[in-house]
Amino acid sequence: MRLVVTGREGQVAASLLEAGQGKAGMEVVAIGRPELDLERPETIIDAIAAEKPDIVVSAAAYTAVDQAEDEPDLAFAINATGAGKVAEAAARLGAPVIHLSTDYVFDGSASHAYVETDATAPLGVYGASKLAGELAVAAAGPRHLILRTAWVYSPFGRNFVKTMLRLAADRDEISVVADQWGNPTCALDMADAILHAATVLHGDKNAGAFGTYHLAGTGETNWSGFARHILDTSRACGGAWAQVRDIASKDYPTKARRPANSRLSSAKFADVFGWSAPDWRQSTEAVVRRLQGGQAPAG
Ligand SMILES: NC(=O)C1=CN([C@@H]2O[C@H](COP(=O)(O)OP(=O)(O)OC[C@H]3O[C@@H](n4cnc5c(N)ncnc54)[C@H](OP(=O)(O)O)[C@@H]3O)[C@@H](O)[C@H]2O)C=CC1
Ligand SMILES: Cc1cn([C@H]2C[C@H](O)[C@@H](COP(=O)(O)OP(=O)(O)O[C@H]3O[C@@H](C)C(=O)[C@@H](O)[C@H]3O)O2)c(=O)[nH]c1=O
Ligand SMILES: [Mg+2]
Repeated sequence: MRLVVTGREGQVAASLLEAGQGKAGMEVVAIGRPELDLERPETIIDAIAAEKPDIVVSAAAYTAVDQAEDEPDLAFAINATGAGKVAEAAARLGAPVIHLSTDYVFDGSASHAYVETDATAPLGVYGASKLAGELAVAAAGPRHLILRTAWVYSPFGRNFVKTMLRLAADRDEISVVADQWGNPTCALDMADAILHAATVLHGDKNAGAFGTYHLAGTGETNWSGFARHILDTSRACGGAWAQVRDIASKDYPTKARRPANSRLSSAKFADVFGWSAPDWRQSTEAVVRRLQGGQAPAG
């Protein structure tokens, strides 16, 4: 099966390229700028058709949450119009599309872990543009899987794990918000889930499985708890460490508001696809160790 993923160096694309290498019968190809430029919709159909996908994974996106507040037109062009065109390209080629979306489509006011039928109400431009992207993907054809994930980290690209390790290298203390709750998700686990889902969907063996799903790391924490686990693991491997100080969101002003609770229930995906993510702590430890050159934690 030939899987074509958008975005070459993105966390999920890079993870899919790596995961695909070890899988017999699975070929993963990544496409990106300049051939495929989501800002230039006229590039999209040809760039995807040229790669002859059996399945398309739509992972490229505008992901700068604060910057999006200043560039709403660009965020919508990429995350809504561009995503819709990617799905249209897949539909024209008769290939299903697996499109990635975000927990930031929710406002965080619920007291439970969000399920797929909960009402969306994004707090910022990024979340609104991703929600518009979901609608555009769904409008392009029925053979889509929309996977809402959250708090993605990996050895690749930019992410919170790398930021904490970098800050710890030259600070004794890092202040981190403790009043936003969610599910840290390893992009390598997402890649595993996506390859699994692609196999389940291939050849329309399970056409009833198309639709929208939440898919995130197992277990929940807040950003401060996530930071503490990253740095404690780092210290155990002989790497940098800093004290993490709990603060409130109001003491960490940002352009975009973030949801206080964007925990996702991944139960529907587990039921339908028979796959669930490892505990976030376990995957975090693996990524921190890998970023530090693979040392085992000091005993
Ligand atoms: N990161 C996170 O915490 C979360 C991400 N998601 C969603 O998951 C998906 C994957 O995220 P992640 O891998 O972290 O993303 P990254 O930010 O790591 O990568 C985004 C990718 O999109 C590409 N891209 C950006 N603009 C364009 C464009 N105009 N044309 C073509 N490619 C473009 C980038 O290309 P280049 O390398 O050239 O810059 C990059 O490869 C996204 O849809 C995101 O919204 C959902 C929840 C959490
Ligand atoms: C660097 C830093 C961040 N923070 C806060 C800011 C924010 O509330 C939280 C996380 O910071 P980030 O900038 O990594 O978060 P953010 O960019 O909001 O991450 C989001 O990205 C998009 C793409 C998604 O789809 C979401 O699921 C989510 O992962 O931690 C601190 O409190 N202290 C710090 O030193
Ligand atoms: Mg960020």
